Formats: sequence, C-alpha cells, structure tokens
Amino acid sequence: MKKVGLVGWRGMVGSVLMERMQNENDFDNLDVTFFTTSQSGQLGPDFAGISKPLLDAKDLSALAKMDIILTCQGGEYTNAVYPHLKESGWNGYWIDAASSLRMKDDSIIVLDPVNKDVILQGLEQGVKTFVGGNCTVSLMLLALGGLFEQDLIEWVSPQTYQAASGSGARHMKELIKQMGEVHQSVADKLSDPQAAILEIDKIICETIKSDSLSTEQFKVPLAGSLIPWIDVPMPTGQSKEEWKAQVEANKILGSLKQPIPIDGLCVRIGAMRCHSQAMTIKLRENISVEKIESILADHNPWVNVIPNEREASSIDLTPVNVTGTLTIPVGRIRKLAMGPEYISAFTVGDQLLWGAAEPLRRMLRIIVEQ
Ligand SMILES: NC(=O)C1=CN([C@@H]2O[C@H](COP(=O)(O)OP(=O)(O)OC[C@H]3O[C@@H](n4cnc5c(N)ncnc54)[C@H](OP(=O)(O)O)[C@@H]3O)[C@@H](O)[C@H]2O)C=CC1
Ligand SMILES: N[C@@H](CC(=O)OP(=O)(O)O)C(=O)O
Repeated sequence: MKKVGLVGWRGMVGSVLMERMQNENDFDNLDVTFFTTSQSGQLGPDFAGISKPLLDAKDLSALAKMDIILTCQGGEYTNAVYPHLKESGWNGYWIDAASSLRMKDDSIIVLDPVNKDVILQGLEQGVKTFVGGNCTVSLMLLALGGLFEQDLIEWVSPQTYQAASGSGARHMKELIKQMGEVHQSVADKLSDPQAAILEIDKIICETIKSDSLSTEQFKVPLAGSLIPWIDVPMPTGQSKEEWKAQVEANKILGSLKQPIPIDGLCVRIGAMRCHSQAMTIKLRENISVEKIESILADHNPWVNVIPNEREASSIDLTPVNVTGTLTIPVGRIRKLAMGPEYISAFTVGDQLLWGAAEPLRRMLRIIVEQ
C-alpha cells in the first residue's frame, strides 16, 4: 500500500476532501499518516481506521517517508516545505490545493475529466507535482468541456459571481453575521404590516454603510452588496483571480502554444460555497444551440444541460440547488445579438468540491492505481 501523508485535512477544503474520501472508500487502499502544523502529538482522526498521534507537518524526515503527500494547507505551507523536501532528495508525489506551484514548468494542473491525457502523459514522463486548479477555472472547464475538447471555442469572457467560501471559513461566517445584523436592524418593522418599505430600505442602507457592521474579514460589506475585485492587482489591470482564467485554463488544456483568450471580471457575491459564471463565448463556427447542448452534455457525467427556460433556470441553475453536490449545471445557452457564432451560457459549481477537493482526490486515485 502506498504511504500517503495528509496535510490540511481539518481545514475547510481538507474536511470536504476527507468526506469525499470516506464516501468513495479511498482510505481502504492507502496507508495514511495525518500531519498538522499546530497539533503535533494530539490524537488524529479515525477516517483511515485506528487514530494515531498527528505528526509535525514541518518535519522533513517524517514527510520524506511518504510516497505521496497531499496538502490542502495553503500556499504559505507549500512555499515553506516543498522546496526543502525536494532539495533533500525526496522524490515522491506532491498533490496540492494551493496555487503556489500551479504555473511551474514541472507541475501539472489536475482536472482529469478534462485533461486525463495530459496527466497520464506527465506521469509517464516522471512528473511528480500535481496541483488543483483555481476553482472558477476548473468549474468553467467542466461546464464547457465538450466545446473545448472539440476546439470549438475562439474565446470566452466569463463574468463571475463567487461565493464567500473562496475567501475561507472566517469570511463565510462574516457573511452570515452581516446578514444577521442587517435583518436585526429592521426586524421590528418587518413584523409590522404597516411599515413603509422606503423607511425599511433607508435603515438597511444605513446599517450596511455603518462602521458597526462586521467587516473584519472582507473589509467592506458583502451582505446586500457585492465586491467587484478578488485577490491582488496585476500590472495588466486584471485582478489575480481574473489573470488565472487564461493562464490556468490553457495549461490544463495543454494548449500553451496557441492560448485561447479567456478574460472577464471576477466578482464576490453573498453566496455561501457555489461559484457561478455568466459566459460570453465566441465559437469558431456557427453551430446550432441543440448541437452545442449535446456536445456539452456528452462530455462528462457531472455536467447537466439546463434548458433555456425560466422555471428550469430559476430552480436548477442556482447556488442553492448545487451546493454540496458534484453536479455542474450549465444553461442559458442561446445565440447572442452579436452574430451566430456568439453564444451565452451560465454555469454553477460547488467551489469546495469540483472547485477544490475532488480533482485532488481523483489525482490521488490515479497515482495509486497506476
Ligand atoms: N477555500 C477555497 O476556496 C480554496 C482553497 N484552496 C487552498 O486550500 C488552502 C486551505 O484553504 P481552507 O481549507 O479554506 O483553509 P482553512 O483555514 O479552513 O484551513 C487551513 C488550516 O488551518 C488550520 N486550522 C487552524 N484552526 C482551525 C480550525 N478551527 N478548524 C480547522 N482548521 C484549522 C488547519 O491546519 P493545522 O491542522 O495544521 O492547524 C487547517 O488545515 C488555501 O490556502 C488555498 O491555498 C484551494 C482552492 C479553493
Ligand atoms: N480565489 C478563489 C479561491 C481560491 O482559493 O483560489 P486559488 O486556489 O486560485 O488560490 C476565490 O476567492 O473564490
């Protein structure tokens, strides 16, 4: 059995991963060691059978005993440990949720329903570093996989609606707190049928703008508002989240020589853990909507084409419907006024499942089963 070291297993992404690994019986075929950066010596979890004491995730000699290390601990941890472990001569497989190593020449961004060929070729060539993609990128590629596979896309402009979970657990909690504070400010008026809506709206606006709203994490209000910027600025004027779309998607697709332009605005909204994206797509040729729908539906078992109808879109194509599932609905597919090669599409995905944990879980399986 392969020796697998798990780091970051109790964080938000890590917990979703542990749940998926248990559901898929992944632990049955692994000799797992749990590591921690803060609880070394404490009793670890029993996902893989009997609990054992947690090992120090910075202990290079303990890590070096592993055939595979899978980390959801974050980029700071990766930067602090990975180079030294490599320098020490460790030649095992490193599977990572953080972005630090994604664009390195010797790493592969993993999303096997889209790039299994790239992954298998990499394994054959001795690649040892496999990194999960940015959540919006992975979710877009799963939704549009069929069109990318058949090289039918000239360019895409995704406009995102990203959930609070993308910023971490504390941000999710702050969003709920803000919602509570906003509601609390007018709770008495809501129970009064005579209360005037403009008066309620005025109080809500004052509450959202006031210094007393909880904004320690986001720094600005998210409840009742949005934030049209995610991550640090790039010299191009893009936010880093926007920059990732083209570079990561093309690396995943293996189309680095002739990159497909992918660029749009990334926006944080008050959803909990599902990212949505409205996409304008320029196709290379005029294809019927029916054909596009069948190409998308045939690509992978998780994509679910939703008819461009009001009721189906309002129910099936929403964060609340997708949360906690691996389903990737894609809908609102129609021709745009700009011309027959221009189409719209809207997709939703759970950013902790396909957006983070699931590609890593599947990569671990691929390595173990090779
Ligand atoms: N959130 C996201 O959407 C995505 C995140 N990622 C990557 O994954 C990394 C981890 O993200 P995320 O899971 O959100 O981070 P978390 O903050 O939830 O967890 C990170 C680590 O914090 C430590 N920790 C300290 N206190 C607690 C606590 N009370 N409960 C749980 N863990 C605690 C744990 O490490 P220890 O046991 O060592 O103390 C844990 O592994 C990110 O930095 C990013 O690189 C990738 C894709 C998406
Ligand atoms: N930046 C993403 C989440 C994330 O962790 O992205 P990355 O894995 O590329 O750092 C968001 O805020 O929604």
